[in-house]
This record gives sequence, C-alpha cells and structure tokens, in this order.
Amino acid sequence: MTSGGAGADRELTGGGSEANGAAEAAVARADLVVDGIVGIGGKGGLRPDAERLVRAVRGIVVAVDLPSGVDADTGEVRGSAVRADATITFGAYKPGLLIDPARTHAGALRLVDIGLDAHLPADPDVEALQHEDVAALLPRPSAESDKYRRGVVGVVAGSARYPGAAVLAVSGALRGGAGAVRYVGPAADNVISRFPETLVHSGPPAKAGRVQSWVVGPGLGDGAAARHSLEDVLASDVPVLVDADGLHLLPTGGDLRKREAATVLTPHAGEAAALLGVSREEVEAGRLAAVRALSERYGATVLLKGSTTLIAAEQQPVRVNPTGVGWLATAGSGDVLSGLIGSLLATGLPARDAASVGAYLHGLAARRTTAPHGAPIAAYDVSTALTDTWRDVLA
Ligand SMILES: NC(=O)C1=CN([C@@H]2O[C@H](COP(=O)(O)OP(=O)(O)OC[C@H]3O[C@@H](n4cnc5c(N)ncnc54)[C@H](O)[C@@H]3O)[C@@H](O)[C@H]2O)[C@@H](O)CC1
Ligand SMILES: Nc1ncnc2c1ncn2[C@@H]1O[C@H](COP(=O)(O)OP(=O)(O)O)[C@@H](O)[C@H]1O
Repeated sequence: MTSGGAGADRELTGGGSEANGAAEAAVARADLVVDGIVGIGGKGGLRPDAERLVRAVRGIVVAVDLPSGVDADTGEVRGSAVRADATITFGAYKPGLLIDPARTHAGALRLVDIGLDAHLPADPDVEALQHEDVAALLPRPSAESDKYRRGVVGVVAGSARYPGAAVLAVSGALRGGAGAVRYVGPAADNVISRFPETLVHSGPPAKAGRVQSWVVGPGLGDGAAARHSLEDVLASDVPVLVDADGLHLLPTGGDLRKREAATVLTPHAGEAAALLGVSREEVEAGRLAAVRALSERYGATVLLKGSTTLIAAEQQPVRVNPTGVGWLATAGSGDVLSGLIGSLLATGLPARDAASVGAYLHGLAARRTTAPHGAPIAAYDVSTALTDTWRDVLA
C-alpha cells in the first residue's frame, strides 16, 4: 500500500498546473490516501486546487482528525469536502464528526487519546449520552409507587383524518415509564381497541383529570378544536411537549416563556423551518444553529429530529443523539417519540434529560428492530421494541 496525503499536499501548495497534474496522478494511483489537507480551522469547503486533487482519489481515504472541508464546530459543509472511509480523531470528538451533513463525510470514527485532556475546554459545546448515562437516568418504580405516583401522561392527539397518530403517540407513552396514559381527543375508540389500558376522555384537556405532563399535537389538525386544546394544555402547570400540528398552532415565543413548567418542542426540519421563517434546506444545512435559535426564541427545550437528532436547552451544551438510524424515517415514528418523551416527563425527568433519553431509546429500538443488516420497519414496531431496549440499556 502507498500513502498520498502529505506529499500530495506539498505539491499542491507548490503551485503550477504541472505540479498539480503530477499530484493528481499520484493520488489516483494510491490504494490508501491519508487526508490531512486542512484541520479544525478549515472554513468554507475545499479550495479549487484541493477539490481537484480529492476528486482524483480512487483508494480508501482515512482522514486525520476530521475530513477536510467540513466545519469542525458546527457540522456544516459549505462547499466540497473529503468523504472519508474512516476518520481517526484526537482528544475529543468534534461537533462536525457527530452532526450531519458533516458526519456522513467522516465514515467510521475512532477516537485516539494523545494526552490532550489538559488542553480541552471544560464545558463542551456538544455532548452525547452513552449507555451508562441513560441507564442512570431511567426512572424506576420504588416500593411506595402506585400508578399515579409513577406519573400520568396526557396525550392530546389524533383527528378524524389522522386517528393513527393518536394510537402511535399512546403506544410510545405506554412504554416510557409513566404509570398511566390519559388520551384526550376524537380517536378514543381507535386507541382503546388497540390499548385497553388507556384512560380516555372526550372533553377538553383541562377536564380530563390530573396529569404530570402533556403531549399535544400529533395528527391533531389545525381547526378551532385543535387550537383550544393546545391553549388548554399550555395553560397547565405541568411540562408540555408540543409536536407536529401543535407546532403550527404555537403562540409566539414570548407567550411560551410565561409558562412556569418546561415546554419541549419536537420539530422535524420542515416544522423547524416554519418556526424560524427560513427554508428547510437552511435548517438541514445548519442543524446546530437552528436548534439553538429555536431554543432561544421560545425559551424551550427543543429536539430537532432528522438524520442527526439534536436537543438544545438554553445555556447548556447541545446534546447529539448517537443512536438514530435512517430506517426511522417512516411515517408515524415521530408520534411514537413524542409519546415516549411525554411519558418520561411525567415520571419527573427534567425536560432536557427526558428528550435525550427518549431519542436515545427510540433510535436504539429502531436499530434493534432492523438488526443485524437493516430492514424496513413500521413506526409501531419501534414502540413494541422499547421494553427490550430499556432492558438492554440497564443490562
Ligand atoms: N398514522 C398517522 O395518523 C400519522 C399522522 N401524521 C400526522 O400527519 C400530519 C402531517 O405531518 P407531516 O410531518 O407529514 O407534515 P408536514 O406539513 O411537515 O409535511 C408535509 C410536507 O411534505 C410534502 N410531501 C407530502 N408528500 C410528499 C411526497 N410524496 N414527496 C415529497 N414531499 C411530500 C408536502 O408537500 C408538505 O410540504 C401531522 O399531524 C402528523 O402528526 C404523521 O405523524 C404520520 C403518521
Ligand atoms: N435520516 C434519518 N436518520 C435517522 N433518523 C431519522 C432520519 N429521518 C428521520 N428520522 C427520525 O424519524 C422520526 C420521524 O419523525 P417525524 O418527522 O415527526 O415523522 P412523523 O410525523 O411521520 O411521525 C424522528 O425521530 C426522526 O429523528
């Protein structure tokens, strides 16, 4: 095997089209190319000479610290960038190795300790929970528990058009640790026929009985009834998770800040774009900036869904969920997630932890279901895998 990284770079900076041509030919012959063109300070994508050289690569690419051309601090890719088969990184994972679109440029990741600890910032910008962190956060019933003390989650979801969203949100809520699930809305018959353990109510949420958290929005529609339900729930003094149609009906940021209990927003990129008044593409290109902006604007914990799920809460490091998998991109899986997080909120987990733990279990449940080689899954399959996933995390 030969390696073309450093030598090629020297020829590149040497200038001249002849030298560049020779460098391209050398790179094209290499079985293994070590990419060390730019490091963590690189901004704005590869410059044209470097881009031409990278385009000539035919062999396996191993990036040093991070693939050249990606933004180390944000995960943005504002131009062309190296696509590595593997990246060997030093000291700490950089946000750009964890957050898409940059993450997909890194290939397999390996962190190597080279004694940089003393030089690393004490407070990271971004963090990712691991199995043991999640295990420590999972709620457990105590000897004195009863179904109410374990927490009750209220689910306001579904409509004549989308009764399935109610069923899926309840399926997640039933497996998130709460002692009971109250469903409020027009899809009670659908919910009860699938989950007879659910407590149902057909009046307004405020009259449904006590809950320790609310989930509002999946499949709710956008009519007056939906708006009233959202207002009702946001006027409560318990944590509220707003998803899907609830996000379209959301009041301005200032109004949410008046709530004393936590508010959690769980938009996908399209919903986040509408809330921020930007394009979906802009959100997907700059996920970290988008999730931070939403959290600041609304004074809420925000979980931005998609290829990299991010969780932002004001003044705290953004959490990156490490368990997601593309097979989760299936209709209704977000409804399962909102029910699951709402249930964790009802058990008393703080909003940021409930959102991070929910996303972690949700991704892991999907992985478990698609294992070992990957296969299509339905949203309901994710909810049924949650109990075994919980067990796996505690094992
Ligand atoms: N089983 C159910 O009842 C489900 C109900 N759901 C509910 O459905 C409602 C709408 O949710 P969405 O997240 O889809 O709404 P969005 O309004 O975010 O997404 C719809 C967008 O997708 C575009 N689109 C639709 N079909 C497309 C296609 N084939 N190719 C490309 N673009 C396409 C539309 O033009 C629109 O811009 C929500 O209330 C949601 O909760 C979903 O959660 C899915 C499952
Ligand atoms: N490419 C992807 N990789 C990993 N997870 C994804 C990807 N696309 C979507 N997801 C996940 O799938 C779920 C989809 O939720 P959502 O967009 O609300 O769909 P729905 O409204 O149909 O339930 C979210 O948890 C999201 O993070």
